[in-house]
Amino acid sequence: MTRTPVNVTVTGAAGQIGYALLFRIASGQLLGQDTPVRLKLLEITPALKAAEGTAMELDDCAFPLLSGIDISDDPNVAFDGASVALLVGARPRTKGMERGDLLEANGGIFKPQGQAINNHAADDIRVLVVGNPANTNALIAQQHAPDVPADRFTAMTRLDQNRAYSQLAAKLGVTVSDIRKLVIWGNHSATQYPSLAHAEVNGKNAAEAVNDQAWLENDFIPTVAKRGAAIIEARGASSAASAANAAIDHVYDWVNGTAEGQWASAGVVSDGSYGVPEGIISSFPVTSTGGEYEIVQGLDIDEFSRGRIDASVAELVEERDAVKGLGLI
Ligand SMILES: NC(=O)C1=CN([C@@H]2O[C@H](COP(=O)(O)OP(=O)(O)OC[C@H]3O[C@@H](n4cnc5c(N)ncnc54)[C@H](O)[C@@H]3O)[C@@H](O)[C@H]2O)C=CC1
Ligand SMILES: O=C([O-])CC(=O)C(=O)O
Repeated sequence: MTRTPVNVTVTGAAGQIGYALLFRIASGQLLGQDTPVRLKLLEITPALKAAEGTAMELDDCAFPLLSGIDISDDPNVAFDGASVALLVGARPRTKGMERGDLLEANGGIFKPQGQAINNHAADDIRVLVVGNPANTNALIAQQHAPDVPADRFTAMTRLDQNRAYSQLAAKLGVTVSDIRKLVIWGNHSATQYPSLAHAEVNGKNAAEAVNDQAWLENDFIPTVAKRGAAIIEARGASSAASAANAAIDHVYDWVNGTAEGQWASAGVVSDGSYGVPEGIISSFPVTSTGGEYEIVQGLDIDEFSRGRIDASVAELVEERDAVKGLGLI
């Protein structure tokens, strides 16, 4: 192994997703088994000690691919030389907080992080925003990084996609590896649209294989869209290991390419495809080759899908207008 280590920045490193994510990155699952990594952890000052504890455990794993760990509470330091940035740390909604308050609090996090990425990250920086509201936080960061190509900023809807795979496999009594091209459109929120329209199960159209519109509308879509809340209800804490797993899937596919015949789902900057307003960060079916996610083009959108996509995109437009109104972009 002769390659120079790749700098990977993780924000919110002392949180629960951070704890599920860092060990997998250090073991080589993010970038591949021939790529050494240097971890750069960003936390708020009061959580630095906890981040140091996690770093001690990372040391104790003696991962051959882990070339070092830096910890900082300064975004300018944490993003310095970063080629991959996983923006996990965010301000959760607390009691009595309005949507506008949440967007404003997160603007205070993602604006300076976007600026720090702009000024200090490596030229090949790729950013995945996990922290909620993920699509709009990604938009805020992207808008404050004018020197970075816009398509390097993405938001995570891969967990939603993985949840959809699992639900469809259970319904049809197949395994997830029998399924392809099952994707999420729109926002990482309850308005998201998990679509069977182009999905295939053992080579056949998934919607036809299911042949049950009532299940699709009343069961599948709400189960996938509200899975985050169901996990919180069951576990008393939001999804962490599955979120970390999806972040690994998202970046691995981005860097190494999606498998032949497979589509991923990712929140990417819209180029106006499928009537999604340009500049919005919305989930689309994507493929990756040569380290770039591209929106799958030329799909027929049926009437039901059109309505669902439009509704979720309308929510994204509202969020964009709200952060614009707050002077965050
Ligand atoms: N996109 C998706 O599919 C999913 C997104 N999420 C979101 O991911 C985020 C993180 O979740 P958890 O790890 O469970 O939360 P957590 O509360 O356990 O950890 C968040 C960490 O972020 C840190 N943090 C806060 N502000 C920061 C800043 N300015 N810079 C660096 N670090 C900062 C906190 O100190 C804390 O350690 C939440 O916003 C959650 O809603 C969670 C699951 C799925
Ligand atoms: O719902 C939440 O708070 C966490 C989340 O985004 C998810 O699990 O999809």
